[in-house]
Amino acid sequence: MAQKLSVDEQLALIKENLQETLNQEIIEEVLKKGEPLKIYWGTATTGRPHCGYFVPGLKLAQFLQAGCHVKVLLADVHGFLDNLKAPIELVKHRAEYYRFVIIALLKAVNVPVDRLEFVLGSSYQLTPEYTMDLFRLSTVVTEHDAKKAGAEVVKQVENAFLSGLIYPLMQALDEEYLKVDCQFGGVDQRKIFALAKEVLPRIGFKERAHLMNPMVPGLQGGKMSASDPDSKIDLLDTPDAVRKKLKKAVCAPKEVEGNGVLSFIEYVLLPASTLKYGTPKFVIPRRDAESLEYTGIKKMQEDYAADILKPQDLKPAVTEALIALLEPIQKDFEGSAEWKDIETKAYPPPPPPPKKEKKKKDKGSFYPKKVEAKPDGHVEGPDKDKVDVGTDGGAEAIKKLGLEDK
Ligand SMILES: N[C@@H](Cc1ccc(O)cc1)C(=O)O
Repeated sequence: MAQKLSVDEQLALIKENLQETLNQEIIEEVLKKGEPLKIYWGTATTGRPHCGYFVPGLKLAQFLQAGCHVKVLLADVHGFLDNLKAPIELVKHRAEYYRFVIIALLKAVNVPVDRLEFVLGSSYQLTPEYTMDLFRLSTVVTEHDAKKAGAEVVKQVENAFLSGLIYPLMQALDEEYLKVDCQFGGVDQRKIFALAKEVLPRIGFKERAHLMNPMVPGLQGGKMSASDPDSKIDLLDTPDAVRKKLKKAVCAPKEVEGNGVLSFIEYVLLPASTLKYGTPKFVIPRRDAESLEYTGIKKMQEDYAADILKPQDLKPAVTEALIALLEPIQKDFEGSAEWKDIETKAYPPPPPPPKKEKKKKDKGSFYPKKVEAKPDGHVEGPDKDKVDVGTDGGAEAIKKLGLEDK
């Protein structure tokens, strides 16, 4: 950092674009002491990280800029608990893949990644101490509360598995084990954050602050889902694939609310521009008029609502900005044999579908195939009354039965 920021400046950076903060006084206390705020963000390592990851990524960048000490928890055990039946080895490979992706993604927006600390969940969550603390926590949290806490995060199935109840308890305990002042996540984590705040003191640990970013609509409209390849843009998607997917993006004229394309500018492209050039700036070339230049989302939303800024100009501008954002990530991937190797281990291609045995066509023969005539011509089996006459039209059988015309 070139010059030390004031407490207010730090707080403003930390809270920019966030929806909600719990226990802000904890944050202020630390900052006032002139200490770096210790903060972590956890991600369960399951599906491939997609462009939606730029949103928390940009927040991590701002935390670093505000002088925070930032940890990223690659929550492989949580991935295991929530991905019923995925083997832990696979989930660990995915954690390794996530590490490559997150580093490349942050580098792409000029974040000093050497100041980030990555922690693998299984590196401490399987120790006897952690296990005993988890057991202790399980004696002070009811099934009802654990279930409620995970409702928006843990896969909801009828007849819930115990893993879904353990998950929020572990996420609460992580705050203690990662020795942080604050946990950051999407507002979908709110119920787990509230549980952590309430139950950690019950086993003698202190409560933390919580920072939440809003759920940003996906670029293609609707919720981004890591398991549906068409619902999100993969960080390794080629420019052509990005163009194709963005063409399909929902971007209704004049509609600002829930517009994923505008949200991407607000939560990713503008903060990224601030990080890179010191000021937020986004230029939109237009087909039939002069380019529009914006330095903030407000004016952009107003122009969009007034149909001054139109989808047919907005979409291509965002598409090209996104392709440019992805380029350095993809270059890093191309240049790293290690990353490529871990990608195949983390997301092995699905086995080819079993070959269907070609059914032999039944030519509709009158005579059943499996029934054979005995030497005397009589037939045993399900179809006793039929005689296999072979291919000679029955001559052989007739002969055997002594029925030939004399
Ligand atoms: N619940 C987070 C992952 C997570 C796991 C453990 C934590 O300690 C923190 C976060 C998610 O939905 O991805």
